[in-house]
Formats: sequence, C-alpha cells, structure tokens
Amino acid sequence: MFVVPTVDLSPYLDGDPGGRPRTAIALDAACRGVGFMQVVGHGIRSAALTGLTDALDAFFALPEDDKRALVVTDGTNRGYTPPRNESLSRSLGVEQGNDFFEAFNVGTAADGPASGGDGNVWPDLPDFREGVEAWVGEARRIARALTTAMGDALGDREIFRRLAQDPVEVLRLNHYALDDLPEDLTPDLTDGDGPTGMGEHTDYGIVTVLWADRVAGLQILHDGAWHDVVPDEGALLVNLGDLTARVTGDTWRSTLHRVRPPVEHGRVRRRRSAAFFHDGDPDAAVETLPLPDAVPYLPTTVGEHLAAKLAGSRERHLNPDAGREAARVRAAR
Ligand SMILES: O=C(O)CCC(=O)C(=O)O
Ligand SMILES: [Fe+2]
Repeated sequence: MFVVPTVDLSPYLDGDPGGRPRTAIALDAACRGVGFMQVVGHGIRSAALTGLTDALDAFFALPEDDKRALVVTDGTNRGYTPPRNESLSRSLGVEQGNDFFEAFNVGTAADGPASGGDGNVWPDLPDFREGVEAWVGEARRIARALTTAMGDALGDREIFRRLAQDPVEVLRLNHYALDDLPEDLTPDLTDGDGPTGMGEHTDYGIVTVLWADRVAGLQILHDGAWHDVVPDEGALLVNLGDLTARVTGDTWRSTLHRVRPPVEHGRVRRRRSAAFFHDGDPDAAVETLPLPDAVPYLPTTVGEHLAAKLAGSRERHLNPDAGREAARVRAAR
C-alpha cells in the first residue's frame, strides 16, 4: 500500500535533541522513497493556523475587481493570480491547458522588484497582513529545522543552509473553487474525477512546507501511478523541490504532484492550501554532491533555475531544461 511517511521534527525544534539521529534517518528514508512526508511535532499553535485561514477566506471572498487590483505586472512572483492564468505543467515543458486555481503570493526581498524591497502588495482587509506574516514566520521556522535535519541526513549539516543565507521564500495561498464547471470539461466529469486545479509539476526550490485542507485533490506520482494524499490531522505536508534533487543528483526526489479537487454532485469541492517555498539565494551555485548513487546535473544557480521554471508557468514558455521531470509525466499518461 502507498503511504506517505511521517517524520517527527520536534528534536530539531523544541524537543529532545537526543532524538535527532532518529529523525534524520526517517527523513532520509522519506526523501529517497516518496519525496513527500507528513511532518508532525512542528509546534505550530492553532492561533497561527486560524490567522492564516481567516486571511485566506477573507481574501478569496473579495469581489473579483478588488482581487484583480492586486495583480502585479512587473514580472515578480507577487500578488493575485486569477484563475486560468498559469499552467504549472509548462514549467516542466509539458503542454496543457490553464489551471483553475487562484492564488495570492507574498515573498522576500531576494526576488523582489529591481527597484528594491520585497514587492509585496496587501489587500485592505483587517488582520490580513498580520495573519499571513505570522504564518510565514512559522513556516520559515519549520523550513530551517528541515534543512538542518536534511543536512544531517546527508552528513553535512550546513549544506542547505549555505545555499540559503538570504533566500527567496514565497508563500502562495491557493484557492480551488469553481462556480460553474467549464463547458468544455463537463462531459468528462464523473464524481471523484475533477478538472485540473493545478497541473502536474515539481516544486522549484529546496523544500516546500504545505498546509492544506483535509479535502482530497492533491495527487503525487509514485512508481508510475498517481496517488491521493490528504494531510493527517494536525500534520503539515512537506515535499522536496528541484534544487534538492539537483544537489543530491536525484538520490532524493523532487516528486511530481498536481491538484484535482473532487467533483461531488457536479460541483468541485472547495479546497484551500498554503505552500511556503524555501528556495535559496539567487546567486548561490547549485552543484550535485558526490553521493554514491548521484546522477549529476549541470551546475546552475538558484536564480537561473527559478527563472526558467517561472517563465514556463507564468509566461507560458515551455521550459526546455526539465527533461527528466517531463519524461516522468509523459510515462504516467
Ligand atoms: O494545493 C496543494 O495541495 C498543492 C499546491 C502546490 O503544489 C503548489 O502550490 O505548488
Ligand atoms: Fe507544488
């Protein structure tokens, strides 16, 4: 049976440091096998989660015009993304229609606008910014603990920290809801088989810390088949991104995933998620470590790699430099 392994991160947070070797071993197994894990022992207080979900609900309930006023056009990965504006599968060089998710992004100065600053825009909603920033603080704390544990598991505690002194970090709030099913999709839809909320992709960075509703929809590719994944009660999902696959020469996996929220009685079931991408410093060099089974990638920098991926998903240029991931998607079709 397919299982997403559980990793207790508390020894790397406020738990007993004596538990670290055990956590590092469990993490290594999860990273080699599935590339996704259920993370428990993260210590996030329920108030922080309520702050996040209240902010998310308030934002996506705004009138369309208010949301569209927060579309950012300077090429940065910020602000509102209306439905059907992106195609995540193009970040892999795979052609597909546009995804129906809508999203809102905030991030750090590391990939902010050329004019300086973090480039964030904020809706005029009480407590929104506080709720989102508090969640970013929690997700960042978890990402740091994870990269320390990942370093331990590879025998070099600082390996990922060296790539992320002042990193690109983006929080994307995702909302999957469709008032009307698009006509061109309706004939194919039976209960349980949804349209593409978010196309198949790998995440771009080092590691992703994902909170999601306990509603089906997230599917991950493992051993050539797509599997539904729902977070365990109180758990966060964590997955590895392409930069980690590059560093480890695919010893650890940047797992393909997609979102197809279920259709119930002819309607898509609403689903929410918040993905925190911990992506590294733009000018950090990314090279494959000499691990026993590593299949080396050509050296690149964090910035060059992210630019190629975002050009695919946002500007619809098929990414020609993602051959290994694209081959896996095609093989599963
Ligand atoms: O909504 C989800 O569960 C996954 C979102 C995701 O994969 C992403 O934002 O990169
Ligand atoms: Fe993702």
